[in-house]
Parts: sequence; C-alpha cells; structure tokens
Amino acid sequence: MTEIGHATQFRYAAQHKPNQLIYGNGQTAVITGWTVKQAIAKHLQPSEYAVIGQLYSPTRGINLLIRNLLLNPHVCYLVVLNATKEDQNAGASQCLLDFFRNGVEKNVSDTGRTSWLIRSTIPGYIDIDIDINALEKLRHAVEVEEEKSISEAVEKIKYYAQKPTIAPWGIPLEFPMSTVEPKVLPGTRYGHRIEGKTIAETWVKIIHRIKTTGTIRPTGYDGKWQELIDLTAVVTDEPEDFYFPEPNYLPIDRSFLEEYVSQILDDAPYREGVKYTYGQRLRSWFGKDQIEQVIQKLIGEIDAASAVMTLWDVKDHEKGGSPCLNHIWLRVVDNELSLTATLRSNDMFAAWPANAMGLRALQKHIRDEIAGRSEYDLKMGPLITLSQSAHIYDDTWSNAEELIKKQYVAICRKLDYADPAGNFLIEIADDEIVVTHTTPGSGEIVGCYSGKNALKLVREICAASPAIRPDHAAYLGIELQKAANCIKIDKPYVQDQ
Ligand SMILES: O=c1ccn([C@H]2C[C@H](O)[C@@H](COP(=O)(O)O)O2)c(=O)[nH]1
Repeated sequence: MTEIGHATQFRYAAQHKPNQLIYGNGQTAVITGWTVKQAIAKHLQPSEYAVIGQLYSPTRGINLLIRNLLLNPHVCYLVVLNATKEDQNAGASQCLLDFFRNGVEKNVSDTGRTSWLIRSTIPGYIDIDIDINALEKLRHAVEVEEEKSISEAVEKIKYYAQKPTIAPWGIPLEFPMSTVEPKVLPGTRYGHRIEGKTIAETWVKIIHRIKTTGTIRPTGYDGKWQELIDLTAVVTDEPEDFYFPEPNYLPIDRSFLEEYVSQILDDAPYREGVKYTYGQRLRSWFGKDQIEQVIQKLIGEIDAASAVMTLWDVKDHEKGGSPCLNHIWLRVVDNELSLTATLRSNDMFAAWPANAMGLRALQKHIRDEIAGRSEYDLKMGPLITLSQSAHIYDDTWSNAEELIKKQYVAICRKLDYADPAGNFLIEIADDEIVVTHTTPGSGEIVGCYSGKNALKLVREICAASPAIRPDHAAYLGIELQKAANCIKIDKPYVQDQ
C-alpha cells in the first residue's frame, strides 16, 4: 500500500445496482448483508466510507459487487457485517469473506456456465469474463474485516478512516457482461392458477409459467424481472416432513428450513437494522398473538370465515421494506384445514419455496394445536398462496431456464389424467353424438350433450366446464371428430379406439 498522506476526495462509481448504494468519498466499502444499510450510515460521515451496500445472495450479489470493486481501486478496506440470522441462512457474507481468504477456481455453475467458483462451502460464482489476475490483485490489495454487530462495524470503519490516505491499487477495470433478453410467449397477464401435489412440483410449474409468459418489466432495484400478476398456487399434498427432491433442485435445504420456520412461528424482539420478521408481526407487533387468536377462534367456531391474521401495518407505507407476506387465512371445510396467504410481492425463484414451506409449517402448527386442545382432529388441507407480483429477477433467468429444461418436462410426463372437471363418455345414438359428463370419483352423471358437429359440442362443453384441462379439451376434440366421421361413413364408434 502506498500512502498519499493528504486527504483526497474519492468518488465511488458503481456500474451495477447504482441506485441501491449509499455513496461517500473515503476508502472503505461497507457490506451490510441483510442489515439495512441506513442503520450503519447514520453513525458515519460520508468522508469515512466509500460506499455502503447490502448483499443478500452469494450466487447473485457477489459477482456484481466484485465488478464494482474492480472499477473502484481507491477502495482499500472492506468491512463485512455478518450480523443476522438471515445472513447465516443466505451465506453471502461468509462466501464473500471466503473469496478474499481462499480465492477462486475454474468450475461450472449450477446453470452449466463456466465460471470462477469461490473456494467456500457456500456456492458463489464470479463471471469467467473477469481476468483472474484482476481478481487476484483485488484479493491481495483490499484489507477485509468481518464484524458481528453494527457498533463493532462502525468502530472499525472509523478506525480505517483515520489512517493516512492510500494511493489506488491500480486503474479502474471493466469486463464485458452478456445479457440475453428472453423470448416471451403470449398469455394472460392477470390471474393464474397453478396446482401441484408438492411444493417442489408446484414451484417448477410456477417458474415455467412466469418464465414463458411473464411480462418483462423494470424492478425497483436497477434491473429487470419477468412478472405475472395475481398468481394463485395450490399445493394439495405436501407431506408432513416436506418433500425435497433427490438430487435437490430447490433453492433451500432442510437445515435452512429449520431456521426459516422459526422466523415465521416464533416471536423476535425488535433489532436495529432488521426490518421485520414474520413471527414478530404475527406474535406481538399489534399487541396480540394472532396465531393464538386464530387457534381459539376456530376451536370456538370451526366454520368461521374470520380466522385471519394480518402482517401489514398501515404505518408500513411510511418506510421502505414492508413485509411481503400480508394476510393469512385459515378455513375448515370437510374436516380439513386449509391455509391461504397473500404476498404483495414474491420472488418466485429464490423465495417462494421457503415462503411456502414456512407457511405449511404454520398450517401444521395450527392444526396440531387445535387437535391438542379440542375434539377437532382435522386433516391437513391444501396450502394456497396468492402472489400479487409473482416475479423472477433477471439475475436468476438462466437458473430458471435450466430448471425448466431439467424438471418441467419430467413433471409434465408424470401428470395423471384425472381432471377435476370430470370425465366425458362419448357414444353414438340415433345418428347423433351423445356425450355424458360424470364426476371424477364416483362417476355420477352431471350433464349430457348431443349433436352432430364436433366443434360445436367442444365449445358447449368448454363453456359449461371452463376449468377443463387444456389437454383434456384437445382429447375431446379429437374423439368427437372421430365420432362425427363414423356417423358420416356409417361405422360404429368406440371411444379411445
Ligand atoms: O418473504 C419474502 C420476502 C421478500 N421477498 C421478495 C419479494 C421482492 O422481490 C423482494 C422485496 O422487495 P420490496 O417489494 O420490499 O421492494 O423480496 C419474497 O418473495 N418473500
């Protein structure tokens, strides 16, 4: 390090996420992880830091941070705050520290891209377009410090700020970055229903739907996302101990889930820099334990349509960082307990599986408490999430495409043919096609259609049962046309032959 000795005003130039950062003119970059950046900034003068920013994800954030640091060689110190449970869960701060400690090696990322893999127990990648010599130079030029609390971080930043000014370790370096704009198929923008047996299966279908038909829009975070509005996901049969595929293609694993469930079920005291936890909103924020309230409500009135919990505080409009999960309802129908949750904004690739599993754990907790305290031994009903903005960020598009390629086709292949809209039996009687509509399980007759024109019949059936599965409707079209042809040439018709 070369000391310049006199005070210099540096300017941090960010090419990535420029509007998400707090800028100063010192030589220390401050990474606050999941702690809100203002919680540190308010204790500092701009001359004491170069930049303050948050880092959420090792696979998505570190690459951009490294690119920004390479453009700003006046940054000689890095203070990494690794203070919260969320930081432990995400592992981004840990992975960043491992980059500086252990470096990188050439490898292949989850999406099959050749990348620099950070030597860490937590997967984190840096684009291969970045010259390894530049990465090595950065690693050795910057002094890195990990801190566990806001006060320790502030103390360290102030300590560095008092040191003599150091000459930049090199010239600003910029490396090419490729982006691919996805092809979007036409489709409905508002209101979608996706159903699956497990959270994993439902997730793959959700990702496919958004990735193929979602609108590409700017996000509030210097990037783009692909979005559908009002996406309802219905998970019918998630097993009690949760289904994790083998190999696990979900963005979370069992150990993450354990920590995450506690964020939903357990109260947490207010902590500076931590915006909210769902458990805190549910257990104490409004001065009532709402989970207890709904348990009591349902025990007293099992048919109640008012077992509702709210996480949205009207004061949330006054500050950024409001809870994404807003309302939760519980209902008992036919002795089964369903849970419905609305999320104002939902990162369907990185966050939805954890949101869904956390909510499922809450649903199970409420079921068990009701069973333990009353005569109601309810079955677990479906979990339903309604995501108002259901989006996938551009930095996970390639992961989403990879997931669709590997899993969507396999899931579609496993689909059974049972259509909740029922079955249709096709026969010919008196030179007319006769279609009998029956219920899926017991086969009771619920409707009858007749005529000679196959297309007219399909339209009638689809108008009467608009929730019919598309593949079922197409099958009916083919069979009805076969029946119509048989009438024309006076041949017997047998369905499916
Ligand atoms: O439980 C959560 C918490 C956050 N997010 C996502 C939704 C948004 O992509 C982002 C929050 O951004 P704002 O809407 O607060 O700006 O995080 C979720 O999907 N689920």
